[in-house]
Amino acid sequence: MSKLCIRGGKRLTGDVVISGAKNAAVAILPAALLVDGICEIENLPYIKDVVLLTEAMQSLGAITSFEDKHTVKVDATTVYSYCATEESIGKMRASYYLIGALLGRFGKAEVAMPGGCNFGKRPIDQHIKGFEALGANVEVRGETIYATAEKLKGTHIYLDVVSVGATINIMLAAVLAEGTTTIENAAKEPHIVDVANFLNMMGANIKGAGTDVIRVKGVEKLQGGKYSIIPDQIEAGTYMMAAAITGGEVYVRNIIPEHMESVSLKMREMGVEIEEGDDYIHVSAGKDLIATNVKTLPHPGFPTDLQPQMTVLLSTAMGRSTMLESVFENRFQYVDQLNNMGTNITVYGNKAEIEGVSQLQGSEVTATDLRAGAAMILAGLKADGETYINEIKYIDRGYECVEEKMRALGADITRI
Ligand SMILES: CC(=O)N[C@H]1[C@@H](OP(=O)(O)OP(=O)(O)OC[C@H]2O[C@@H](n3ccc(=O)[nH]c3=O)[C@H](O)[C@@H]2O)O[C@H](CO)[C@@H](O)[C@@H]1O
Ligand SMILES: C=C(OP(=O)(O)O)C(=O)O
Repeated sequence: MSKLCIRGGKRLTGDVVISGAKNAAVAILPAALLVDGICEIENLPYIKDVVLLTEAMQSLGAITSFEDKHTVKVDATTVYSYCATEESIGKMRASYYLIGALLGRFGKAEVAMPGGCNFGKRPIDQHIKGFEALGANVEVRGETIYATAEKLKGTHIYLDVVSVGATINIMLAAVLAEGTTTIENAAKEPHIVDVANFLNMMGANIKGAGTDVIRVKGVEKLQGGKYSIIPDQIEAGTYMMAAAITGGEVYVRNIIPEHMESVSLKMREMGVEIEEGDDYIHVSAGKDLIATNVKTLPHPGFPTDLQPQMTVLLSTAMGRSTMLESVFENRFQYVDQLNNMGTNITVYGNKAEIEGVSQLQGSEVTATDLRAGAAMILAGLKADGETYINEIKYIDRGYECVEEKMRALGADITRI
């Protein structure tokens, strides 16, 4: 079993190039199953979730050929199966997009219940509500979701919770449906817009993505084309915080600075200098960090996927900070591991109170999920001595070449 070994205390400096967005890639790949032609998808992040998903698409009959590790051609004309029930696909969250895509394409889908990071209950009732409103019959038996529809018909859907997955899944099922589908209280994350742009490029008619009302006018068919995925907002935020926690100075490149607005504002409040360019952010942190309060929210609020990393950063700011997790019911499972490294975090339900400490100590910790693993890397970079992180399979789900990128900035980090 591999682990990461970090010898802390190095100040990060230099440039880091951000990969394509995980949460856009894992939706755009299944979306390509709706296309009667070949899609060339560029700026794909080379991460475990993408590898798993392309394997699942191959087993459905799609031909996926990698031009290089960031560019794939997906030929979905050869897809013959609507069953994706393997255990491996059920381990990832984004497997739920296979339901919307296969239902849209064949009027039928059998897909393993989605897994993903464990933050307590992660229901898919809003996805099911959307498919049913479009005319599908959906049943969950054991660990499999079965969806069938004679014909999908456009409709009006109000989401009871703002859900990234349900918004995208309903868009996928609606693009080839008859008539217009309106999704109200839709999620507004940059990856929602990216998936809509991808589908529109292939001939769909989606308006309003990025606002809370999305209208999808069904079209008869989609054709192939070329598309480049947006940069990963969460990977970018992680490196911004890595620079700050080490008192470093880093150019975070190949990003869309507007996507980082909530993160940049909070880091500025903490006394970090943030300068934005067209496609980069320069982070400079030399002074003591200032405590502040953060609440996670759907976009454009502070992203929950940066909550653990921000909690570590706040742990090194003088004074008392709070972190309120308002998206997931249980996303503080990593805190005991961090407290073993010297942080002083107390969790009350979905709120963490963070007393700043002046130093962290290296320790052996275990990643409890993807972003918790990233938070442990940040803690290790700051800590005195050696930190060993176990269960790095979670980190590999969503960070491309994390140790190479960190090493290029001067971190002492190795995979052993
Ligand atoms: C693959 C992917 O893109 N994962 C992201 C996606 O997850 P995911 O799509 O699972 O997250 P959602 O936006 O759907 O979840 C938001 C909240 O709504 C609840 N909910 C969701 C659906 C539903 O049918 N019923 C329901 O109650 C969830 O339990 C959660 O409390 O968005 C999250 C919020 O930005 C991110 O943390 C994940 O990285
Ligand atoms: C929660 C995450 O991923 P997933 O929804 O795929 O588990 C994440 O990317 O932080």
